Amino acid sequence: MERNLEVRCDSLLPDATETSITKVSPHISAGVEALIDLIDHVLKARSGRIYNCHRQGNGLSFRIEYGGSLTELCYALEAAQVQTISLGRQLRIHKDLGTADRLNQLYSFQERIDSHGIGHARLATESRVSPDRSHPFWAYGFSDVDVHNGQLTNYCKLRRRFQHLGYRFRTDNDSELIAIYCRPLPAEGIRTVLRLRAQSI
Ligand SMILES: NC(=O)CC[C@H](N)C(=O)O
Repeated sequence: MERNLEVRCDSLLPDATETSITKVSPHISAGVEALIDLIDHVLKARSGRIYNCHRQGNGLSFRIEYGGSLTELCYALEAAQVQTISLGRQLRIHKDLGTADRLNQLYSFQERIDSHGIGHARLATESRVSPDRSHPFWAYGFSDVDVHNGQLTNYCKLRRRFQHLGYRFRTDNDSELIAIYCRPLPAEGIRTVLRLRAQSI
């Protein structure tokens, strides 16, 4: 099954803020190659493969063939210090820091031929400003993502409860909890979110 995979790996791909993406330094090329090899290795071990790949801002964007568990693939990448930004058939997520103009330069959004695009600028309340703490959030392997305005005041309590149930959190941002919370109850959709809202007040 064909899927899109967007990843970041800060140890192999340094932030493009300092180095113009037009003049690719040998360091960045080596990082790109190493990251492609790593993902190729992880996929092949699970009967998957890479169709194509290109640099997208501070990350890499892949078209892959993979029919296994999405959660399992994300965990395997995480173990190799690779952060999965999105993995799916239609949705692509990009997370980064900067103004709309700078991100457009980095990711060439204007050149995209997609049906819809949504941008979100975060005003941080709960955790520090970094690409991985940007919205939207999603739980590995689940098909919906969440964007949230507000503050979950009982975040720590709910987070501990979910961790006891075996769920893994990737950040310390309260909004990630919504993605994890909705995950086991996809059919309930909005009702689940309303219940969460009621509990947070
Ligand atoms: N501005 C907001 O609504 C913040 C949302 C969320 N608490 C965050 O810190 O990302």
